[in-house]
Amino acid sequence: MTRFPVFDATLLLQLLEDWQQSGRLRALDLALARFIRQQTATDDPLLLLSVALVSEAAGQGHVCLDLHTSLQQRQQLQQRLQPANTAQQQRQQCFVQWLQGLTLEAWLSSLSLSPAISDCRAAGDAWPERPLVLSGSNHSPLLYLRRYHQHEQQIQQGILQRLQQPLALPEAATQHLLQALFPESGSARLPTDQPDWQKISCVLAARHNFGIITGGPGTGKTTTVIRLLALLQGLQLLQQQPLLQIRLAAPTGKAAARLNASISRNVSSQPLPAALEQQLRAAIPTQVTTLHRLLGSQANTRHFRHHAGHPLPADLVVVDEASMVDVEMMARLLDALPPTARLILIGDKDQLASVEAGSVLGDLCQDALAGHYTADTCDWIQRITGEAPLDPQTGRLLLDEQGSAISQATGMLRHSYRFANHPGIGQLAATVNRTQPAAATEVLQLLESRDNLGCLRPEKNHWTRSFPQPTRPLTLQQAFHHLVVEGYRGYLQQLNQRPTTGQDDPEALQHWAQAVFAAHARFQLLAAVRQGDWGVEQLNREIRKALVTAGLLPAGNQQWYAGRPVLITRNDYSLKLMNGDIGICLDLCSDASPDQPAQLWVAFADEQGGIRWILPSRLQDAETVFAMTVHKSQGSEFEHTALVLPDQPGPVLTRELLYTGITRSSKDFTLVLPNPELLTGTLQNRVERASGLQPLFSRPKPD
Ligand SMILES: Nc1ncnc2c1ncn2[C@@H]1O[C@H](COP(=O)(O)OP(=O)(O)OP(=O)(O)O)[C@@H](O)[C@H]1O
Repeated sequence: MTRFPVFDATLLLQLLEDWQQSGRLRALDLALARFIRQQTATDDPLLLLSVALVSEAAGQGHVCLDLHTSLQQRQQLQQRLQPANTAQQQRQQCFVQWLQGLTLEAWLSSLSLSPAISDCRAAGDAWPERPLVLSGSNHSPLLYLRRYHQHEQQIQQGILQRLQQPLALPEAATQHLLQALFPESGSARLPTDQPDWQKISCVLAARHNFGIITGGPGTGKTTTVIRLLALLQGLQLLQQQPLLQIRLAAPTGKAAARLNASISRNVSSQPLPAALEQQLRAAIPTQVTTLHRLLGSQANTRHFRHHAGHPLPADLVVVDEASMVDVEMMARLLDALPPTARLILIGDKDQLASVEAGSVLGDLCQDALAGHYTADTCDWIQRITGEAPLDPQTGRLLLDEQGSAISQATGMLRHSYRFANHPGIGQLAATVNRTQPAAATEVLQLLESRDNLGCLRPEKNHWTRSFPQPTRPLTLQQAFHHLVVEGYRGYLQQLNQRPTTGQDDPEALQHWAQAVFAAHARFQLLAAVRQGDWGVEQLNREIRKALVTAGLLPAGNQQWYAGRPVLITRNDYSLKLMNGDIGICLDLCSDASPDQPAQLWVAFADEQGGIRWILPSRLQDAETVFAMTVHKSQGSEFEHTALVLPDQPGPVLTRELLYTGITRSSKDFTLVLPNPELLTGTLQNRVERASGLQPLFSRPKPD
């Protein structure tokens, strides 16, 4: 008796074709399965299914395929296709039966024998180089495309090597510098009964060659980093050592520009030890670059100028908005760092993960909330800072003798200073982000009761207090039009303030463009999805129409027009534009008469706050961005953010998406809910990305 019904590789490939034709599998995934069959002449359907699934998983942001979870969810595979004909139905039945009999052990033993797979669970490092890699444990095996496994290995080695030993900081000098750098410690500026987490996080990151400072919006991540840099440079000065060569970077141009502005502001106002003040102020860099530029991206290749063979000249690299860094970029960064260089990651662990595969910061910060500090770490923190890392709820030490090495170098900031004047946003973000999913009614109640929060839903609109209020009750569609017209009115009116000197006065043009960008940053509409009535594409068309009707944009169907905001969707090295950069099309013609032809240029704000002008015809990968996906908005901040959820359920509706959308706002936030029923599911769904980093960097879990 055969163990499985007759279900061979040919039948499996036909099934994958069925999936692909019905849009349930990418052509790329099917092609890879076919390629592997051709290369290995295999007849094993299990291998080919695994190849298609691991390739599909990578496309969905997973670093690997978690075989145990896939097997637990086998029903989803079995129901993937609604058969359209008898042949499909037979294949499907055969597949269901075959999958029914599959066990994890059988799957593992089949894969471990495959010539396409290196089984690196076997002892020793000398596994053959094959297209796929089997890793993880027997209970929780993980299947990788080889390059993702290599990225994880590089990350693991790069971090663990930096965490091996705590550095021996000179205690008296450190305490002396900390006193000057953290003048508010123990003062009324901190919430009562809470330790100074900024000070604790600062010293934890200073104590190792790798450190993480995580925290929600406005919790003082930038402030803490500046103090950390001042501490480290101060120690160098006090010990008569050369100053550290420090580089600051962020994943996108937008995030780099924001950090640039915030660092420059902060460095000049940061209290510094009097005796070292001048030297220290000069020793903290304020120039922030993108990771691509830092590593020396090269046009049309995945390679960077800096790598292990030609490392980056730096003693310390700080990466802000690290939640946006995918597994490949993190591996490349670690590869390019000299082995002795420090790396500090800054970011909000609760934000959406990177667009590309991986959720590196989230994986590294799994234990951050509960601290998990060993007794040695707790003692050291208390001795150096005079602060105790206490659980805010219980008031007990966040002590754990099993705490992982990374926990000893991770600090989480817990108090937001940003929302002191706009508490609604902080409260809403915290409610959405709670360990227990918040109830939709609680979230709606907050949205509809705070001055700086708003909610538009069928038959009920609550507007944020500072927003122009409609004069009559509006349907959801009308309310949405009111929202976008009033939201975008400010920057579109700024277009009329163009200097009359036109291109003869580049400085005046630059100031004008900066004013347009400043006005543009006051409002941004975000959407959860791209397709559908409430998806980015349809919303962009609709918003343009509404703005034309309101007389704020020129009528017509032309692709380029003054006021068109565009988002760059692919790195363009020749134009020095990065995926995620935002430009605004401006008419530079100084003569406002209608018969003058427009002189359209697209303005981009650079990382230093200057303006670069690019001709529209040179922009190949740019799309209108009146509405932007939440993913693309990461690293940006707007005074008033409005988030539109779709009217249909879908896997993208997660708590992380809602949290990320809310925390893009600095002042006002409005939620647009065409289907309020979806709020409950959105609050309950979590982003789960398979990766091998989680078990490596968390405390051992009891069996
Ligand atoms: N210890 C503190 N005492 C008083 N104000 C503080 C403190 N730390 C930070 N702030 C203020 O809070 C605001 C936010 O700080 P900061 O920009 O450092 O936070 P962040 O976490 O980097 O913010 P973002 O979410 O934008 O990345 C700033 O105005 C800063 O001056």
